[in-house]
Amino acid sequence: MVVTGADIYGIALNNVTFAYPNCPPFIKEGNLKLPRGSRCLLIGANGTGKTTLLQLVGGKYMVDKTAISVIGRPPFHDTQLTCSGQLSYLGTSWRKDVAFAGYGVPLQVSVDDGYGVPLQGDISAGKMIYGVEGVDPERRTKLIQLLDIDVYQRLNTMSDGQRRRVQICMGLLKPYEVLLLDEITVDLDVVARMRLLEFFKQECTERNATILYATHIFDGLEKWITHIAYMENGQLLKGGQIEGIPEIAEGQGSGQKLMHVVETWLRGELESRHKAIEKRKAEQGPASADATIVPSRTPFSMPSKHLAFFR
Ligand SMILES: Nc1ncnc2c1ncn2[C@@H]1O[C@H](COP(=O)(O)OP(=O)(O)OP(=O)(O)O)[C@@H](O)[C@H]1O
Repeated sequence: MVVTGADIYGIALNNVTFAYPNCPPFIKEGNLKLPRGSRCLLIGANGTGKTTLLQLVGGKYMVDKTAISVIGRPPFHDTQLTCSGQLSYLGTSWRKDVAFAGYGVPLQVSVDDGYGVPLQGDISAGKMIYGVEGVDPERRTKLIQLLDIDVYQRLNTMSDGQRRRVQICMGLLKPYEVLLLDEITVDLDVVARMRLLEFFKQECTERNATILYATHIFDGLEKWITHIAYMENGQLLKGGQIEGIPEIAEGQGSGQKLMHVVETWLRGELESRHKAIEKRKAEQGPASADATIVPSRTPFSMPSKHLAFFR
């Protein structure tokens, strides 16, 4: 069959299986098809694999060439996808987001790798943003205004939310075709969040961009999403187009429906997880049985000048 541009999905997962080094397979038989222009909410309990899945789609880890396709191309093998900005990943880790797209950004700036300090170099927001080459000036101005960024302010004087706005701006400068979002709106105030969601919606309807968005905050998303994907323990268990999920579709517009449905799914998972723990307890005995006793260390073992904080 000849595959034409129109047949290519924004994101397609085809039986994706993935294991972290020295661990058993975690992502199992992941299947998902998101047509271009769709906005998919990726949900699931903490630790269920949302970030892992987004990173796989973002090309961070190697999987079989045919397992994941982003606009018809394998994200790990086709590095042009990210270098060109066609695939953009915005998560809590700065290093990947900024270095990722091959942006000409001064990387002597301290960037967060998910474990270190967040972006906070002595450099202005404008220098970072205008340092990115090959950007449409109109798009850049629009984003700076949308995110209300003071381009003269230095990053090391910014609040978390202000720095987050700069990060988001950087990630959106190039007109991506697929955008992966991992909880990026947590630090934003409600107005900034709503404006951003509206911008994303426009990008999908006008440019046919595809968005996969992992979040625990559902506020304002009821009418925003076109698809939903629910993960449980590394597996994509439920989801699809919203119209095909009556319990959500019927309530679209009523505000709380999405939240209620997701809560029901999560509670169901919680119950089965508790049962599994009880089963393991019965088989292996209480967890305390093989606990290693660690000598206690209190905060008060620190130098006395810091003790004042604890009094
Ligand atoms: N580098 C790694 N090596 C081994 N296991 C990992 C690694 N990174 C994550 N994990 C494990 O993979 C599982 C899924 O983590 P992940 O961050 O994808 O979950 P999540 O659904 O995004 O969680 P949350 O909602 O809390 O952000 C967790 O059990 C985590 O401990």
